[in-house]
Amino acid sequence: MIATSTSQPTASLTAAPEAISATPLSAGTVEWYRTRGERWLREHATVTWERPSRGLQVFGLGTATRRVGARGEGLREARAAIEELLVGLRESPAGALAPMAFLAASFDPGNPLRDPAWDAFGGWQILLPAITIVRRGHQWSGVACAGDFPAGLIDEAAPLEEQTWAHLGSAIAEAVAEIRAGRYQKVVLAGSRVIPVGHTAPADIIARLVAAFPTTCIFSIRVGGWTWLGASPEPLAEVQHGRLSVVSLAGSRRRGRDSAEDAALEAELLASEKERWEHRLVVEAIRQEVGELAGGLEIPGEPTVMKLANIQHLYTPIAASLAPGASLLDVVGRLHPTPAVGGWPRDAALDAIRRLERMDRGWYAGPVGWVDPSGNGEFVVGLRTALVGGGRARLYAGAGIVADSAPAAELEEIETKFDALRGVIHR
Ligand SMILES: C=C(O[C@H]1C=CC=C(C(=O)O)[C@@H]1O)C(=O)O
Repeated sequence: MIATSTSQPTASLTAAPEAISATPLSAGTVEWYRTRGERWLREHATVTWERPSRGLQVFGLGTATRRVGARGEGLREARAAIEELLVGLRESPAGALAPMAFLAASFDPGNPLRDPAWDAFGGWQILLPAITIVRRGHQWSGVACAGDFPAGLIDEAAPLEEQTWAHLGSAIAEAVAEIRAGRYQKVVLAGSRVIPVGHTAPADIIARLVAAFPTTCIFSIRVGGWTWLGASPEPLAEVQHGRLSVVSLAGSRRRGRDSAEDAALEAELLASEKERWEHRLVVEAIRQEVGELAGGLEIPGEPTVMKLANIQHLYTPIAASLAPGASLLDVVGRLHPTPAVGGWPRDAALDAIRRLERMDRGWYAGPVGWVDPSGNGEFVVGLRTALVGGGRARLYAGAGIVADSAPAAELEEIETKFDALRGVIHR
């Protein structure tokens, strides 16, 4: 059961930031960090961000600035704080690594339920590492940031409680009835499970996620003795030199036990009207929200299939040119939560999640990513994640519910999604 938090919520900090200087690291210093090795870097990092299929690894060490938002705050407040931070962050000299400011925020700051397990993380955080080491292919570079920006107070989180999800099947059935009665069209309902992690360190879980899910974005954020980590298959928005990429990912089948069964499941996924509808709602929401911030939207007419080790999803990549004056954070602010994690229409779906799910998602399904002072950056949806601490991990996963959903099949799909983390923790 969810307990009410007894510890003081961490307050948003309001002091004006000082300018932060970013200094490229010398080749010798970068080499020193490189030779520590991946395991050491993951173990010592406060934040990691890895895209194995792009040959990208980012290790943020130490903290130049960390701002923590109160529970009950979310992306809106985090945006204001990161924009303020970026103003004070001078751009790096041409060719040098730009400092990357990381941001993660809760899924739904309006949900009155408060799970104490998320207290240490707050409603949102912004993190500028003291030292950032980046590998792109064979090239390593680094940047150091020093500033005088007050750090947030971080409470220790409460131990992870078992959460009951026995009600999830009936919640799904209720959602189906509400959808059939015309109250909304889609809602994503999620559950969580706590499993022991034994002596497996977060750095080892990250390494296993990198090996098992190389096409995803593997990230981690450490707060005290707690690590939130995951392997998200779902990019939320990315901007590189004014070019915007967004993805619709919704509609799922497990992977087959052999190639014939896998192909049959893929064909079933592509042919399913129910899965296509679940997916189309996400594409249409993106068209609507992003259309005002970007021009020349390129949206393929048909979804393809993204295959991960344990599951396959309907997938539509969308590209556009960011309108002058619009930013990545504008796009993230408009898109979150997409119907892939919330539902449609958005407000009715959020209301249904609060009523039926009866869980504090914390940062699960929230936006997580980074921006640099020139406006480049990327955000993913905080999916296939776990909160790890005190020898246990709480895993989160959900499924899109539409009029034709069968509760048993949706519960099975959620179990398959838990397998992403469960599989690498208990191998
Ligand atoms: C909500 C989750 O997945 C979303 C992303 C892909 C497919 C989904 C689905 O088919 O329901 C979900 O929309 C989760 O992983 O917890």
